[in-house]
Amino acid sequence: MQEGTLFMEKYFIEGLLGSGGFGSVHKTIEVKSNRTFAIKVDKKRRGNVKQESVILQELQGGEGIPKIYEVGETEEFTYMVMELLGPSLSKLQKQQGGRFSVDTIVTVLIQALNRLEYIHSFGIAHRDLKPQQFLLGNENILFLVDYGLARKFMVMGAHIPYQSNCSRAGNSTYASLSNHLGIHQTRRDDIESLSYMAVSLMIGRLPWQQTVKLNSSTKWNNVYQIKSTIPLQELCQQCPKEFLSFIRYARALDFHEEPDYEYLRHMLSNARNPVEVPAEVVRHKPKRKKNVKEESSSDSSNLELKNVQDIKNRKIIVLTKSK
Ligand SMILES: Nc1ncnc2c1ncn2[C@@H]1O[C@H](COP(=O)(O)OP(=O)(O)OP(=O)(O)O)[C@@H](O)[C@H]1O
Repeated sequence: MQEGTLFMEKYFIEGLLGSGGFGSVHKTIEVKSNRTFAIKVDKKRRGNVKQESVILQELQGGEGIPKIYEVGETEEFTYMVMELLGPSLSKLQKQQGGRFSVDTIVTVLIQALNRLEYIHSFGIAHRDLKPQQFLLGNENILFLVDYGLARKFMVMGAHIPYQSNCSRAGNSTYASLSNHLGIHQTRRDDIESLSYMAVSLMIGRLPWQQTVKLNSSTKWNNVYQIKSTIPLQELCQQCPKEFLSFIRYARALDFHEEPDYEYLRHMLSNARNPVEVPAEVVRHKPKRKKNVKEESSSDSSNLELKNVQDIKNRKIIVLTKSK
C-alpha cells in the first residue's frame, strides 16, 4: 500500500507503522472526519486479516483490546481499520537503552497477564506473544495486538484434545518448549512466552536470540537447543527471583490446565518490593480462585495499586503464620 495515496476513496495513507509475515499496518487519516486510525492490510487470497478480525470482534470491549471500526475487502486486499495506538514495548525498550526498571516490568507483566486472562476467558490463545505485540495506548494502558495466529482452545465449551505433530507457530524467540516440540498451543504456551518476555525486558536480549540470519528450521532448532538446556538460574541471574519462579510455573502447566493468573500477579508483584520471605512461602501456590473473570474486566491502574496493597497485607499474614 502506497504512502500518500487515498485508499477506498476515504482513507489517506500517511505512513507505515509496521509490517510482518502477514501484512502491513499503516497510519491513516479518514478524510471525511479527519480522524487518524491504523489500517492493517493483507493480500486478499491469504485471508489472515479477515480471520484476525473475527477473533477481534469477539474480544471487543475488553481493556487493552484494539477497537475495530471497519473490515472489508477490495480486489487486492482485505483490510481492517482499528484504533491507532502508540509505540510497542520493544520500541520503548530500545529508547530506554535496552532496559526497564523492575517496577516498570512488573507493571507491564501484570497488565499483560490481565490481557491474557481476558482473551483466555473467551477460549482464545494468542500464540504469538512478543514485545512487539504490546502497544501503549492512552493512560498507559497496554494493548495486545495481532491476533493473526490466535486460535480457539475451547470449542463448544470443551477444551480441545491434546495434539502433537503440529507445525510450530509464532516466533521462535518467545515460543514455549511445547510449541518447539510441535504440541498444539493453548493457554499455557501464552504464559510461558510471557515468562520469557519478563526476562528479555529485564536483560535486553535472550541468550538464544541470534544475530545471524538463518533459515527458519535451523533457527527454531538452534533456539530450542539453548532454551531447553540453559539452567534457569543462569538465564535469570540478573532478574528478580520471581521471574525464575514464573518460568518454572509456566513450564509446569498441563495442556488443559487453567493458569492461576491471580497467583502470578501476586508473585510478580513481590518483585517490586523484595522482602525476605521463607523459601517455602515463595514456593507455596495458593488455592486457585474459581471465578476471576469479573476482576479481569476492570483492571485499571487503581486496581493494580490496590492489589499491591493486598499483597503487602497478605505477605504480613503469611509471614506471621509461618513463625
Ligand atoms: N493499532 C495499531 N496502532 C499502531 N501501530 C500498530 C497497530 N497495530 C499494529 N501496529 C504496528 O504494526 C506492527 C505489525 O503489526 P501486526 O503484528 O499486527 O502485523 P503482522 O503482519 O501480523 O506482524 P508479525 O508477522 O510481525 O506478527 C506492530 O508491531 C506495531 O508496531
